[in-house]
Amino acid sequence: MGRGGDVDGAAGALRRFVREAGGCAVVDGGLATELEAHGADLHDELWSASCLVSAPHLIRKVHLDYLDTGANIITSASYQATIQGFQARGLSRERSEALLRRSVHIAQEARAIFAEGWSKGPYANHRSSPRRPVLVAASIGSYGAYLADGSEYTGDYGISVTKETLKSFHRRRLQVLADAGPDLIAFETIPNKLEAQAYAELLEENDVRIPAWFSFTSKDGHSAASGDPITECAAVADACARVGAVGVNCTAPRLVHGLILSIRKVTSKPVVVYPNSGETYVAETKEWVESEGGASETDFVSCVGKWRQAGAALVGGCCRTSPATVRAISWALRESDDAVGGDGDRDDFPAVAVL
Ligand code: MET
Ligand SMILES: [Zn+2]
Repeated sequence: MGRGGDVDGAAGALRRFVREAGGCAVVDGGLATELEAHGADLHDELWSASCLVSAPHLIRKVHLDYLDTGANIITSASYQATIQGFQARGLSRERSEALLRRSVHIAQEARAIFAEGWSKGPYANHRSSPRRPVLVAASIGSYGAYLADGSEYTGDYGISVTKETLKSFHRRRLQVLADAGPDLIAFETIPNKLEAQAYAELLEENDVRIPAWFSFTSKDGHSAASGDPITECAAVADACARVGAVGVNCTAPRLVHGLILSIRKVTSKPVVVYPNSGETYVAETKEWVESEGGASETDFVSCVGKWRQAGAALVGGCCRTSPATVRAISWALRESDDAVGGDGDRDDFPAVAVL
């Protein structure tokens, strides 16, 4: 995996990684949520990306907290970091691109610190932790995330936004992040098929050789947020050899099981799921509010075994989840693997190259 990897083998590379991780890989939890929990004020159009300027040490700490609690994949703080967004704040193009690169380097630094055993969290002394494979994913939030109007949860970009608009918006950002040397590119919170098509074309045109995943948002369990059937969205990911995994994030936990089953109808690529807490985001106030019938974090973790059995290969959390959620997911996966006679105890897994 990583730079220069075999393009046709993106799904194969992810599958191998999942195997090395013990049959199901643990994705980290909400980054922005945890930055806020440490006192960062994210009531800002740049959201978590504002910390790249003001508090890189905090980002590194949050990555370490997720590594300490069992994450195999940590996601960079670039979700809402865009050249256009930084420039609107008066930053130069060079500085904006340096901040994008910094997001990946902070995550890589955290991984190196974790590997050296500097981190003294609850997982640090676990005998499997030095051998735990860890990948750094560069996050690319959707166009809606840049708009900061909540449209990543509606998919409604208006008729003036075409595939070409989306491609030119994301092109340079994707290249800068890919050149920073992450192991994966995580296209997150994709609300419609159009943006998935734009990403797939960009990966080809820019000859990006780092495996990607496409992760959609859904509000109804059948479609992406825009109403495009999730099967059609996942089929776009399936058709792109550079995409190694496909799934959903920042979606209510109660919808995830059905979405996994639908996605698996159209692809045999690994399925990634990292739902939010089930609360709803209100763009006007930039706050999360309780949804009717929303699941609590406890319910969420109790679903992990079911998601695994439905075919999820990478499981984590998104907004309003924490290192405690990731620790619980990690243990729940271990138990469910034992229960279904999966790949067994992670402690028995061979050493891998990443750490
Ligand atoms: N990786 C991003 C984060 O956790 C995803 C946000 S979804 C709105 O901050
Ligand atoms: Zn989220």
